[in-house]
Amino acid sequence: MITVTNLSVAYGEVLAVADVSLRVPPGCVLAVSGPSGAGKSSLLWAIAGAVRASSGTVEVDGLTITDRPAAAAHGVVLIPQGNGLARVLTARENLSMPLLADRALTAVLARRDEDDDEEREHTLDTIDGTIEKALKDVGLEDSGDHLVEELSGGEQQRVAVARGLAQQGRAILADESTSELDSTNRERVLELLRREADRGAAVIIATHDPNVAAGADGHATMDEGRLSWERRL
Ligand SMILES: Nc1ncnc2c1ncn2[C@@H]1O[C@H](COP(=O)(O)OP(=O)(O)OP(=O)(O)O)[C@@H](O)[C@H]1O
Repeated sequence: MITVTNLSVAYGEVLAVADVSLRVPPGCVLAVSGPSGAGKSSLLWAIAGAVRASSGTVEVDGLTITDRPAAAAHGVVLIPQGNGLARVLTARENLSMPLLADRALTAVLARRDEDDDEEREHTLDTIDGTIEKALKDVGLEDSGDHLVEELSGGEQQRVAVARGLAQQGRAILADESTSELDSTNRERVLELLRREADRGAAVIIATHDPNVAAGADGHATMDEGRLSWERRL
């Protein structure tokens, strides 16, 4: 469950998110639309712990979100606008980074220097399998070894979605993740985000696309930081 309570986000004088409250239960998809600069990305970033709230709170399944590392470790996945991929790494390497970071953090928290060889092999095999499946899900199973900068804009967007899927989060925040896709791939990505919800994740999609909003369980719009409901969850 994503619970946002009276959240405001300010950048100096600019109030990007103004006293927003919402709840997204597990299994549900919320679409947030609104004009450019309305505050959609800032809302998602605050839920992901990537920008600090100036007031109000964000909670995801019992954890109050205060910073990005803790949110990421708790399974709050952000698929950022503009993809956020490392261009000089391959698609596969981009998918592996958050999974390896999560594994390393888990080991540190457990105060474990290293797994034994067998356990390490098993974990790495599991990560490899997860990555291959996510690439296949977005139709890029043959592009894993391509540098991101060699891929088209739409392919890069699908790599970013695959990276989000591979993390199997409890909250998925997809920021304009279909904006560069043709209709077939847009449908494919929407189905995958729906599958994440069916698995038990709470999903929020920021979008300019009315078709995406229509397919969500609930639809809110933002304007000058304020949120209003077109269709409640
Ligand atoms: N890092 C920042 N520093 C200063 N102002 C910012 C920053 N990020 C966003 N803003 C401002 O906050 C407001 C909300 O921006 P935000 O990116 O959240 O809107 P948006 O609805 O996602 O827009 P778009 O649809 O164009 O992506 C805008 O006025 C923007 O200029």
